[in-house]
Amino acid sequence: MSLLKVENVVAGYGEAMILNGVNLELEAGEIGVIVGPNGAGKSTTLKAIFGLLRVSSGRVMFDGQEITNRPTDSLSALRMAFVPQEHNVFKTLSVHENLEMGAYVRRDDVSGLLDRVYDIFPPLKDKRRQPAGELSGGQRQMVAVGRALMIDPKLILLDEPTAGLSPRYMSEIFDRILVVNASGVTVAMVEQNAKQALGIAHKGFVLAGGRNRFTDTGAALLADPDVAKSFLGG
Ligand SMILES: Nc1ncnc2c1ncn2[C@@H]1O[C@H](COP(=O)(O)OP(=O)(O)OP(=O)(O)O)[C@@H](O)[C@H]1O
Repeated sequence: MSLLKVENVVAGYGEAMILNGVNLELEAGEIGVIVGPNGAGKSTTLKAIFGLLRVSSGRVMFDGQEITNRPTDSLSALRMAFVPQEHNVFKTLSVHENLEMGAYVRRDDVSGLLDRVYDIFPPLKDKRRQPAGELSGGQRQMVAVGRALMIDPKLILLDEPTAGLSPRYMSEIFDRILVVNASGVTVAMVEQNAKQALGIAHKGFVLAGGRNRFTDTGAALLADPDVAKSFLGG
């Protein structure tokens, strides 16, 4: 049984439909990457899954139940986490306080989860007393992902985690995402850095015009000349 299944989702802002029948499917333990041109509906797809946008038809299944148009806080309780592209840390709070805030839906002891986050992102341990706003862009992204891990998610949705980062930090974030995945978290990620992202993807979804254009393994999409020509810069 798949962990996440998006079936023919149609959704948009007001009257304007942006998604015109999007399909995604991920098994537990996989990394799925959504790529495509600007305005294809990649971020909108994550928002539709996470209840931030009304789905007008189609459905979203997660971990054996239908979650279409469920409120976001109920999805956290089902262990789905979302890291938006921007404004994803509290800049004036320390790294440690940011991580503690991430656990707001949990009432039990979160020290094990904190240890796991510091193991995955060692630079955060050194900087845990520092305000998140003073960190580099790459380290701020680590805080944002770390904060999402504090609900112990089965699935984490990442919206362009490497946006605006230097190549060095980009590679580091992709490496860390592999470690997050290896710790048992399924990942669904939108990326502009399509080649690198498909390079770590079990499954890739190329969207254009709010529809799936190509769906395959990351490796197969990278090797497909039609995908390369139209969507990966040749
Ligand atoms: N809050 C909003 N209100 C109205 N339209 C929006 C809103 N957010 C996005 N859109 C529109 O929805 C379309 C798809 O946006 P989306 O952010 O999903 O694209 P994307 O594939 O993630 O591309 P990008 O890389 O440019 O973010 C765009 O035409 C965008 O202008």
